[in-house]
Amino acid sequence: MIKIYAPASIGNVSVGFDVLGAAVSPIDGALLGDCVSIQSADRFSLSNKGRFVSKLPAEPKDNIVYQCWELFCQRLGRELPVAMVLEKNMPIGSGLGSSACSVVAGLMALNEFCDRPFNQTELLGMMGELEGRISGSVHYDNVAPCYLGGMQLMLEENGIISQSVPGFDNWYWVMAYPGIKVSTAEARAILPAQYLRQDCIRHGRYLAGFIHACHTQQPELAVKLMQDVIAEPYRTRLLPGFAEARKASQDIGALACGISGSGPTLFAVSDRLETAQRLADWLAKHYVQNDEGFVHVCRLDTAGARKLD
Ligand SMILES: Nc1ncnc2c1ncn2[C@@H]1O[C@H](COP(=O)(O)OP(=O)(O)OP(=O)(O)O)[C@@H](O)[C@H]1O
Ligand SMILES: N[C@@H](CCO)C(=O)O
Repeated sequence: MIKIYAPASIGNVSVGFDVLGAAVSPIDGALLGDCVSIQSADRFSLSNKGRFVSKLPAEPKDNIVYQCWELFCQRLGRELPVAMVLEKNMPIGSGLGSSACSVVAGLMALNEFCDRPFNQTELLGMMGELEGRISGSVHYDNVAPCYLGGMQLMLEENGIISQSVPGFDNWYWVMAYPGIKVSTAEARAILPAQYLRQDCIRHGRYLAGFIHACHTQQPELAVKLMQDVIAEPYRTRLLPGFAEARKASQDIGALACGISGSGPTLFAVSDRLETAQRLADWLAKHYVQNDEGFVHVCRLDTAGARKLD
């Protein structure tokens, strides 16, 4: 049997709408992500378990892991008789790249099971296609970091989908999921169709500057540039308590704070464990709304999706 774990990810990282993403893992060793196991069988089956199993679509064929199997078989040119099990540990509509976790774990499990008939780029292309079915348009900023690890910049040119960007090794990423759902498709639909020229210029400066700051390892510059003029100003109204939590995070000493993906998860960055812990405590008390919510102090997950023993 092969079992694949695929980690949570932060789409956009504030500054790179649809083109920048980061994989994260809790520092306490908890597995914040989905797992898919696969073994040979007489015929195809998919079963589901895990904390958020009840939130999966009622129709089995609507489960994105079923669609992973279907697409993989289509591309392979034959039907694979395998038994797959999805461990749905990630809340759906959380901003933590929940569907990406399932897609990445599902496709990687299939590819490993078949001794890797598809290379990394081909597999990532399939991951983007499936993610696009869910949110309405192809964007790789969750699947790429989830699959490849670290911080990933989408290039989509010259046969390259994504390349990694160096992060800051001493940064903690505090992830606070309030326990409510925000649909990615809806959070995309409320964005303007057109932007002012001044916002386009600021967006270009922030993203280019942030990538430059990462490559030249200038953390103070990087945090100043982690600003979102594309989505956050419009999405804040979908996120109860976000503005207050952002302000409190800044007061506590966060270097940066933003919406993870399309929300409602909030991320806050600190280079000190003690501050990260204080941020986590405040967010657990004030941003989390119910028993399904949680807060984790994380680091960048540089390994990405991987086999578990
Ligand atoms: N295995 C799966 N995991 C997650 N969502 C799934 C899965 N299979 C099907 N879906 C459907 O995909 C949609 C996912 O919604 P959405 O993109 O808003 O969530 P998400 O992937 O958690 O978002 P985000 O990327 O912000 O974390 C839901 O309609 C859900 O029912
Ligand atoms: N870039 C996507 C990420 C969704 O998780 C968005 O913000 O809509």
